[in-house]
Amino acid sequence: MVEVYELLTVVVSLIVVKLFHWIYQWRNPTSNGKLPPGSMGYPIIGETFEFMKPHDVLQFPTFVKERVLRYGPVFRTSLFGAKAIISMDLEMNVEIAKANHVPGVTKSIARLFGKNNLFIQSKQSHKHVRNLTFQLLGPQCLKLRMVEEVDLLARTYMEEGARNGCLDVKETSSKILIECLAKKVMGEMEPEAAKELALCWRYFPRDWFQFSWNVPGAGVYRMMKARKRMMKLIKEMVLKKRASGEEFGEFFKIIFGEMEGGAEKMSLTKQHQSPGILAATVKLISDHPKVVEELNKEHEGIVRGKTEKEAGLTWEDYKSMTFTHKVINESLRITSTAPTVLRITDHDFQVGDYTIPAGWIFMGYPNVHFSPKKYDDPLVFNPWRWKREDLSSILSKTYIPFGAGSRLCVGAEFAKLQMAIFIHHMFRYRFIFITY
Ligand code: HEM
Repeated sequence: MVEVYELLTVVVSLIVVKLFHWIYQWRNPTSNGKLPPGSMGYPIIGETFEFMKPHDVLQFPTFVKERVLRYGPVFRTSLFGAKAIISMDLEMNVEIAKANHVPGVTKSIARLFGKNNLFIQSKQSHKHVRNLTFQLLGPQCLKLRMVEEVDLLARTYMEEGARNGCLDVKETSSKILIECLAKKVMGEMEPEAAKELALCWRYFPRDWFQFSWNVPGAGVYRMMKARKRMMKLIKEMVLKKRASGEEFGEFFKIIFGEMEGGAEKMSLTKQHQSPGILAATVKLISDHPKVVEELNKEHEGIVRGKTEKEAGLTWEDYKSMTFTHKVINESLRITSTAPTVLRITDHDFQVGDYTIPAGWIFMGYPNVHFSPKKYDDPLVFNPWRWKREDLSSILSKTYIPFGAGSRLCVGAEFAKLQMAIFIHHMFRYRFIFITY
């Protein structure tokens, strides 16, 4: 009996020692060089709950601001079970963006977009799929086809909203995005199927970081269900179209055929930022009467310039929206309060004094957007600060809302086009903005 008791004591002591050792290692991670300062928080959950505390969308999270004051512009932490480096340092962000290839998504997000997703896979296939995607979203295609399609969708939804007396900006933007892209791939769709696809889209992540727990009630569980439903819908549409000999969209072959992998590999709709940014832009506009006045002038001018009152927008109209482009640039600058460079470092990476170990998530915030040295009164929404020559750029030394390097957003031009056309149609009506 005494022996059993002694054995039990030894086993429990060993477990306790192992546990303490593990906690010690968790709190004091090592690297082949010097790690940035910071705290890893509690085991597994790290500092996730502090990170997730609500904050003003037009400001960096309080969590980040507090730690920058405590540790400086680069610090380490642990979020959603992953070890992470947070950086407010533009040079470091750009260096990592250029040198590191693997996108910084937690397991849940990687799983959500499918393990075969070509945006997450090898460097070679990623490059290939990026080139193909540019055929769909690059300026040439926007000019030839997308202006007309986005214009028609925005016009239709805006008219519907006007008839109902209200319009949900985020939802409408999601619908336009998904319908437009899905149509390019699938060809004409039944309105019900299009509606259902847009509904599934609502469950997709607003943030890149989530816990990977796929249990009922968790966000990931709802996303996985929506993804399954979406894939089922797409597969059903493919089968139906094949059976009836109906035309697919012009990009069906590119997305499905070339990759010989079927629906699992479709990944164009990885990004989910534009609806939120469009809603924030509408709010910023409506809070600034002088901006409203200037936009009114610009869009009235475009409508007045048309010989036929209901004629659609053209690429030339879009390009002529100088002030609208300034508003969009300024809105993207001021709403960039989430990381825009997200990577998992694929090798130990030396930047300045620090070594970022392989496998850590790197989150680069665009602090430069709020630097008084680069922008006068950076917290003020001032579209007039943009010069005509800045307007077509989606990346510069002081402007990185769409990221940088090998993962620079492929939908940037499309997102800007969608925002401009939405704003144009909004100004055909009188409106008030209500937040709820
Ligand atoms: C205002 C709206 C948008 C913003 C602010 C935005 C921003 C970003 C950012 C910050 C990245 C990551 C870049 C990096 O880590 O260096 C990204 C990547 C990406 N975005 Fe966007 N995005 C927007 C709209 C869109 C749209 C509408 C689409 C698709 C139609 C899209 C498709 C993508 C894709 C596929 C990637 C991954 C590119 C790759 O891994 O090579 N984005 N976006």
